[in-house]
Amino acid sequence: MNDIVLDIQNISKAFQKEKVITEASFKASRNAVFSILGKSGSGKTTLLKIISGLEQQDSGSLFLEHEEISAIPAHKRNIVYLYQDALLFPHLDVFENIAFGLRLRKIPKKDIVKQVNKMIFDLQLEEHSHKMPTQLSGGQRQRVAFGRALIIKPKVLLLDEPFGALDVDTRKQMQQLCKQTILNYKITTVFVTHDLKEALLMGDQIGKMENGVLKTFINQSEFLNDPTTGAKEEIEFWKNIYKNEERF
Ligand SMILES: Nc1ncnc2c1ncn2[C@@H]1O[C@H](COP(=O)(O)OP(=O)(O)OP(=O)(O)O)[C@@H](O)[C@H]1O
Repeated sequence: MNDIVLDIQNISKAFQKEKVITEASFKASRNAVFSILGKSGSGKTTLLKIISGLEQQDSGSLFLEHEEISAIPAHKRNIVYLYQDALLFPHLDVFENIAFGLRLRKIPKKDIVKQVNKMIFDLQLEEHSHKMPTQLSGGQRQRVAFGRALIIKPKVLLLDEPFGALDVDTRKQMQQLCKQTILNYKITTVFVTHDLKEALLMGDQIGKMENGVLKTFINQSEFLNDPTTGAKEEIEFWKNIYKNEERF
């Protein structure tokens, strides 16, 4: 049976007169990644902000483990929202940035050291654990932000185009590492991207957002075979590009 952690029902939102989201609904299963694919301006970020509590919907309901959370403030939802330029604490090194949430929760020091070192190992940051944020590359900073979010084991992790600023190779490495770490730590995740391949690679479940309307699919094959997604054409396009590359 599908164990639903996050149940989004008929969420609508307008800014002044601009309707940004129209009756969006989806269900995210436990320990799975739900990808939302959509062009720039389609309303993806607004939807994540509503789920995290940074924005309020005009209508519709949000259930987290069957509890309606619309009236619960962002910091009490146990949902972490991570965006592309996730900020690290500039005065703390990598270890302390990742440890921060555990220190706030007054976890015993010995356990903090153990858990943070494991996270640093899992995210391949061992060589960098005593560096300050300004001494890190974009991909390394993104991994620290990711570790800081995961270590407190949120009920839901919201990832908003987290790899958007990275070069192609780093992006590929991060996709794999991120997917593997989410699986290992068993975190229910909503992943937003404008990149079709990334949405398919990261997502166990998938939805497509267009002009504020979210269409969801039972599985990847339903998504791929639906003529309205344009997925088949885009995959054919990439296949042809790769075929042409092989000729050179
Ligand atoms: N606080 C706000 N006030 C007014 N309009 C807003 C506000 N936030 C977002 N919008 C508008 O809502 C629409 C959707 O924006 P949103 O950031 O949700 O899109 P997106 O799909 O995440 O795009 P991108 O991938 O470019 O970030 C845009 O037209 C944007 O201008």
